[in-house]
Amino acid sequence: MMERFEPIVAIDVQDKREAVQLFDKLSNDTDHMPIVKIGMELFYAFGPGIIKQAKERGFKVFLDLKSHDIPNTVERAMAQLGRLGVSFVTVHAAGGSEMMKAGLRGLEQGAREARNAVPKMLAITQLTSIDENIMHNEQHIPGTVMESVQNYARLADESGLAGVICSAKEIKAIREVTNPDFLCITPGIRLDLNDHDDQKRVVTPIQAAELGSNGIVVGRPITQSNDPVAAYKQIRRDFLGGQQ
Ligand SMILES: O=c1ccn([C@@H]2O[C@H](COP(=O)(O)O)[C@@H](O)[C@H]2O)c(=O)[nH]1
Repeated sequence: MMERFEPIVAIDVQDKREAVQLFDKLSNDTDHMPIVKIGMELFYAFGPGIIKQAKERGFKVFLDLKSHDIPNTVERAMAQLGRLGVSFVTVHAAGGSEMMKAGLRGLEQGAREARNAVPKMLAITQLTSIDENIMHNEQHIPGTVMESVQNYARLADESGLAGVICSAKEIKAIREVTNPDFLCITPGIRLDLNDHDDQKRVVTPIQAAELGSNGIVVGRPITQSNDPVAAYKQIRRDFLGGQQ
């Protein structure tokens, strides 16, 4: 059966107190704990300490730093991340297969040295804030977004990564070219598709489930809601349905 994760809540806030309040609400008031995503905003400000605070409350941590550099640098950076005891890390597939393989080597080495489980490494394909207009006119990549995402997913799979970050709209095309266990983790989730902020390729949690997403990443629809716990519960119900 297809692996499906608890919703991943992007804790994209500037203030440590606000982050910790969200951790507390999401751990105390829910029967099913989400995975929490710590991104550049929180990690650059508060470093590994913020991961510790999440883990102390029992959360699995998705560390989304989207590494993209020369292979040697990414390998050494990933060795550091492997020591943190997180469950997921991210790199940009645009860095190429040599970079992704080096990153994986570093991650495995760091995790082994710290006696941690090896985090799942996921590759960003085309950010969900990119559409064909940006891809053609700014990145100068021809073809469709679907083709570009499919190409990056194939490359990530061939490089040994656990999966990719994509829009749920591209999952069918990705499954045609990747191994059966390859993960498609999908941000760009909105309850109201007319209210999509800077995201370009959006779907609802119900659509993400129907399209075969292994896990949804949701930020503002939860963190900027008047009632983040109620928003989380509805999104979880929509995505996982009867699944426990
Ligand atoms: O292609 C990508 C890759 C990562 N993200 C991240 O997901 C969340 C989405 O936040 P929303 O507030 O729900 O839009 C955010 O942390 C991004 O960094 C993405 O959106 N798209």
